[in-house]
Amino acid sequence: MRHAHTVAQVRAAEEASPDLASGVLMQRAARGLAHAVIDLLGGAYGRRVVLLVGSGDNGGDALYAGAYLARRGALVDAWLLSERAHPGGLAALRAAGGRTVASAARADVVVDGIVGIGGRPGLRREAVAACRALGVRVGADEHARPLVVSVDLPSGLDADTGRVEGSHVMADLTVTFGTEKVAHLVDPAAAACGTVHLVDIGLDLPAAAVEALQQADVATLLPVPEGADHKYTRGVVGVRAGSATYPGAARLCVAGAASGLVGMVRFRAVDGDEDTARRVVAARPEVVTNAGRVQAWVVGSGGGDRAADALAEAVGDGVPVVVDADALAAVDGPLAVPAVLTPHAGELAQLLGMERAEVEADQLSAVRRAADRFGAVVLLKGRRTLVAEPAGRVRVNTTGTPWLATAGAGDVLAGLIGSLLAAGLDPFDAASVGCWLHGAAATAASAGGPLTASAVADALSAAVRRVLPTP
Ligand SMILES: NC(=O)C1=CN([C@@H]2O[C@H](COP(=O)(O)OP(=O)(O)OC[C@H]3O[C@@H](n4cnc5c(N)ncnc54)[C@H](OP(=O)(O)O)[C@@H]3O)[C@@H](O)[C@H]2O)[C@@H](O)CC1
Ligand SMILES: [K+]
Repeated sequence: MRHAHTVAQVRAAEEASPDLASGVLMQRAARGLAHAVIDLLGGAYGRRVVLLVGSGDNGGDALYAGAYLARRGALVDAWLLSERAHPGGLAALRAAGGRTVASAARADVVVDGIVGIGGRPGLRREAVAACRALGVRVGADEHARPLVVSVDLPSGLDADTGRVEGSHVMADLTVTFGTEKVAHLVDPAAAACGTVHLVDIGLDLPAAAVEALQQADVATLLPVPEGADHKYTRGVVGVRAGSATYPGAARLCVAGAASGLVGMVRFRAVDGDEDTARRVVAARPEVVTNAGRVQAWVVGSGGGDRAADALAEAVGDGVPVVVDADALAAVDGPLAVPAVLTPHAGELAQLLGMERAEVEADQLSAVRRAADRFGAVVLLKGRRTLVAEPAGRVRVNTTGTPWLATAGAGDVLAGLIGSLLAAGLDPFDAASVGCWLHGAAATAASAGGPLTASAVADALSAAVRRVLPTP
């Protein structure tokens, strides 16, 4: 599991550490930072390193790391952006042969120690000027020249929210300490961090504010059949998706549900269209279309306003429900059953009565607000899909590829989450495991190239297999 803590949690853990006062925490941080820079550059000797140094301990980390690199033969210049700079770090850099400069033009790597978790969002004028002089990106529209390594987090980001306010550094690599921060996992801030490398400095931390499942976590959570299981004990998922107008949505949602994680899939079109059902069975003969018990429903796209009736019928069965696409418009308050709502930013904006741009700018608070208001697990789709539950836990999904932004991918995801619910996972686990597997399947199927929703569905079983221990 990856964990992200808030600044207040990190500060409390630092205060409680016996190694804070002696400066040992900072030495661990600086050494980890220096090693990450050496790994990135493939060595230290002869490399040109420019440190951008602000007034706090973030700059101190950069200066101590610079001293370490200088001792290994790097040419290290520190550009001090404030009249104050960490005195111990500065002395160490000078003793190691590093210099202070008031301008710089060329670097193999720029180490961004302008500001860390003690900063306010945005960059000051002199920091922007220094970044521009070195070719460091401070927005999305410029081309970086040197590699940029940010200390703890790209300067100018807000550590705790995932929001972006004002200018900020765009990093290739972010080296953080003790634990990740919310900005490392949650978009749009996470998109500015590049690769995130965590250095353990020995902090004792409480439960995380935000977490991200890793393969080992998914392996533990996956429902695996045992000897005495039969198709009914493994769970039956019911799919209400597609219609005479949108038969494709039915096929894709069923394909997501029928990845082999449940014993059976029952299907009915949102509008009850028999022809859609015949086509689904023609494509997947294992799907049944007669009425019967299910352990979870998926009510999804197709059918427009008929989706409201389909949702009411599903809720009437008293089993957990995945509410996707057209069915989301029928949700105006908490449902009578455990539910997973799967909106994209536009749909979440409608659910909350906000603008889409507001949701995209502050994804974490929007998804938390929706989970609280609807008393349900809410999954906000995006590059970094967020899953929130009413009690406050949040997971971020880190699998997937930009090629996954394709029509029908959401239908596959809804079906997959429904199958995990029917197999017995609770809504929070079903939603977060579902989007992890969906992203992993997409990455494998894409192999760096174009992708269709059908290809994602076809790759699901193999994605599940890769997670399971080898028999
Ligand atoms: N404690 C420990 O043991 C460890 C700490 N660690 C490290 O310490 C870092 C936190 O250090 P910190 O608390 O000194 O805050 P930090 O982020 O360096 O700067 C705050 C100062 O910057 C200024 N400033 C504010 N906003 C600004 C802006 N937008 N743009 C520019 N400047 C701005 C403002 O000062 P001002 O200039 O306004 O007087 C403020 O006082 C943390 O991220 C990690 O790297 C690691 O070594 C692990 C062990
Ligand atoms: K920084």
